[in-house]
Amino acid sequence: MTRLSLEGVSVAYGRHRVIHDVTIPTVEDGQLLGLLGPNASGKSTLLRALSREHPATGRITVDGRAIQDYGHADWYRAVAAMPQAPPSLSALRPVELVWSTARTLDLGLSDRALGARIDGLFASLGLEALAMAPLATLSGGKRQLVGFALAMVRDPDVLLLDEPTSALDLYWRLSLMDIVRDRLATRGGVGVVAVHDLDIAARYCDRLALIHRGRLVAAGTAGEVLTRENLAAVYSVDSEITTDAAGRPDVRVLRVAHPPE
Ligand SMILES: Nc1ncnc2c1ncn2[C@@H]1O[C@H](COP(=O)(O)OP(=O)(O)OP(=O)(O)O)[C@@H](O)[C@H]1O
Repeated sequence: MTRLSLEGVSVAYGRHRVIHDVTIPTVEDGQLLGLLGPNASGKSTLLRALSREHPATGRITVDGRAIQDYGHADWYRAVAAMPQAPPSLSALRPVELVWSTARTLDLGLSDRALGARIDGLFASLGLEALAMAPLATLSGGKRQLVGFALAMVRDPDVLLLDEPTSALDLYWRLSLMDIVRDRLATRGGVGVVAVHDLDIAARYCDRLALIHRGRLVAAGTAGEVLTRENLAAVYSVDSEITTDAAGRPDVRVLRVAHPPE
């Protein structure tokens, strides 16, 4: 059982503080937390703090243990992050990149087990035919799927995804989120995903945290966070919110009120 909690977290780049004292209710095993907020609100920065890529103050714990107390090997076995940028153009082929990443991290798998895991991932992401194509020849969306495979191959307890569907078509956007949800439901662990798409957020995330200028505006269920007032305050839009058949909020933006400050 994995749990993730953040209490009083602040993050700065040099002297410029961009995350201010953020506390988010504990993300319980099997749950996916969505980070929402305008451009430059601090979603990627918070994910970098969660992945230990950038230092933070306050307290971030995985299973009750402060993240800085994890040893290097334990940490990289427990947590995998998919950054916003897809793997950069390289002479490697997708399958080589995923193999070499997995081997570098020493996941404790035999070649056979690792091969089966990679084959399964590539099949679920529709990448089999591209597995041996030079990465540089792949489309942006396909490279984003390879980036997702790089995080998933580690089978982490904590999966951190920074706008994982931004380059994907409708089919793969939903399929990738289905894979994340299914995995959390069957294997357990927790996920945190930065998203701009409110429909994806409402449909797939168990909890949402809305961030504006580095501060938490609201955290809770989609119904609690996606309110007309919150969307007006954060995104400067007038919206109409109804509830769909599954009880989730359905946001229809009526107009942009004024440019976000
Ligand atoms: N490496 C860095 N050095 C200095 N400032 C940074 C760095 N990375 C991000 N920032 C600043 O931190 C703030 C938050 O940026 P961040 O990328 O976390 O926002 P975001 O919510 O992920 O945005 P977007 O939705 O546009 O991806 C911005 O003001 C940004 O300019």
